Amino acid sequence: MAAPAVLLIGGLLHARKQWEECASFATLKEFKGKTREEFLQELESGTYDDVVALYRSNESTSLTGPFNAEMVRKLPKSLKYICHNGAGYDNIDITECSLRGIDVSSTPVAVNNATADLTLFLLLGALRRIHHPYTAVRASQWRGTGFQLGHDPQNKLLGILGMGGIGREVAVRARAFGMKVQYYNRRRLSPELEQGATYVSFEELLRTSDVVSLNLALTNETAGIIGRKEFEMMKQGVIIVNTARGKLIDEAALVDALDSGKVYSAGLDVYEAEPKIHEGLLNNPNVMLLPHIGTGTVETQRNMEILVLDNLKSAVTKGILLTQVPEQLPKVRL
Ligand SMILES: O=CC(=O)O
Repeated sequence: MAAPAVLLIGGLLHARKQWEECASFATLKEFKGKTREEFLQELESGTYDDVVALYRSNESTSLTGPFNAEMVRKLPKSLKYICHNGAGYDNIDITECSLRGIDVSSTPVAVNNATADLTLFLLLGALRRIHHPYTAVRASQWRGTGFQLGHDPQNKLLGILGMGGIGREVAVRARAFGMKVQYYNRRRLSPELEQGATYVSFEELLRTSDVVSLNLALTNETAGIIGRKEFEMMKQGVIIVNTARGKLIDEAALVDALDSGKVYSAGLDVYEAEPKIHEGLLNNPNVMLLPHIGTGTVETQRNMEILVLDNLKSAVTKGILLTQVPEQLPKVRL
């Protein structure tokens, strides 16, 4: 019997050797095109009709577009596994995959440290309103005009929205900076995982936190979770940090809240319509902006690629994904 085929979509920066080693159990195929049209043509031509598992990533969405319902319906009948590189997988229609009998894995855990590090970087930068002096010194203006003192993290109350792996690592780091930590999550965590963080309602978190950090997944339920109503409930001078997904926040509402002074400053790595950024954020010196680089370290990118390939190998050789997305785990399987 011919070996099953596996498909790589988008490049590999660190684990090319491990990908090539997959030839010991599967025929290797690669999509080398640059557009959704080219990918759809390959699907239609039957090139991938023997593919049982594929590797894709958040980055490769720029080549194929999202794996929305339309795309998932066109995937080969042979396909049983999508091994996705990314902690977030909002560009894959999981419901449609489940209906088609396709299991999907993502890369939790591997992303936690780098994303939490960057969250603290933005949190500290926002507390100091660092953008102004940071850009002034580069423009040979030393501190620039109107330099203002920032704020310390010590004794500030950090509210973490979404206490998964990343949220918990943010808590560890925030505590090291003397912050008190409270969180809201769909479910309360066990005391071992809480590590002293206080579980509060969504509303209490909004009303009482000095800093609100978004560390939750983007789903139909969480899209726009922070909008005008939520900003109104927050403390005057609150700080917002988002390293999760831009669509969790109504960006126009954030701009207005910054302009009115309700929000003192924000540290953002993600945006509603990436790579486009709202003018009101781009032009606001109280906002620290980064271009979605939360997992952008050599070590983390390598670990993510290897985890995807470990999933792919386990799926093809044992029929088991190692880090299947929670929506598809037995309790909630559609
Ligand atoms: O945004 C990064 C990821 O989802 O891994």
